[in-house]
Amino acid sequence: MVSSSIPTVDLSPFFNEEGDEHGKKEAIENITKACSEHGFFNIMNHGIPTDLMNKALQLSKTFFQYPPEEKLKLSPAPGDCQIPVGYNIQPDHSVDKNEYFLVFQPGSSMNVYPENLPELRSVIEDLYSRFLGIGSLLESIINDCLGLPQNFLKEYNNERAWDFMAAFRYFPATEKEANGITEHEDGNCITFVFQDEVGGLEVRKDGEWIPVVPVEGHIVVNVADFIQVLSNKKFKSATHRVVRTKGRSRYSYGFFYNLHWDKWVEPLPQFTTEIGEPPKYKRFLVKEYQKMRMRNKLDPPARPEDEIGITYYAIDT
Ligand SMILES: O=C(O)CCC(=O)C(=O)O
Ligand SMILES: [Fe+2]
Repeated sequence: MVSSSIPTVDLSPFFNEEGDEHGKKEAIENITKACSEHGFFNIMNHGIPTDLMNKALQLSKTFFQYPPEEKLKLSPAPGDCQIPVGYNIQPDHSVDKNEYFLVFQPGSSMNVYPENLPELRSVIEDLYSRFLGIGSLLESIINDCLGLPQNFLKEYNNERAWDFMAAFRYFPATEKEANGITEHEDGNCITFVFQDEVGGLEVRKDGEWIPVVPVEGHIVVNVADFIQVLSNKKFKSATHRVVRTKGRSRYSYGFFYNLHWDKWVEPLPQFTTEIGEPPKYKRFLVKEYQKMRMRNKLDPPARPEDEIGITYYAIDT
């Protein structure tokens, strides 16, 4: 039987000042299972106020309703830099049908914000700092789920400059066409998404598409490529997509907890030499991978299957 959504994990034990070791252990077990089976789970009681998330969705609606020429003022100049910061709309020939607004950490010189909507900036900056907290918490939980030495991931992933957050708007489906984001895996460490009530996010598990049913206040978490590589595929960077709904735009936000571009990534000895398993990936530099992925987005190949993903570094075993 196909389950109707992804598992949900209660994070309240990690915020309990009295200490709730039993609750933490249970959450760690649930997350370990979710990361190996679905690669996706919802978190509740994560400490980010629902009002703030709703406010961010509301403000992004206001922004995306601006006329195209207003939004395009916040687009990166063509050829200027290959980083799609600010406002971006998928090129006409892309199979993806969405527009998005991307920022790096507050204070980054790359960021641009609409001057006539100052609240968007303050709300995004507030959310961003909260997502940094949740990112670091989930990273430490995943560190424990994988049985790595204490603080291993924290010390390895010690530079926050390449995390980013994006507001998305998916256009309503047409009679002929409903693809919002074509199936893909995320090219970072851990992704966090909150979405409005429209739905459309789907995760592939055992060949079936499972809908990620929106629940107010929940945040969707998914393991992305770098965790899959480090764990030599013990944890899964699941394939997912967004399918558009007829008659309504869908709004969501994603926060992408990443690695610094100068880091090297390869399967850790704990999941290879120490247990007699061959590595499933070659060693690679984050920068090289990110540049290829960015090219996928800015100048999409004619055939979506030609987009470069983590299998580019896979070792045939
Ligand atoms: O909008 C969403 O729900 C997910 C977006 C997504 O998969 C991505 O940006 O990588
Ligand atoms: Fe994604």
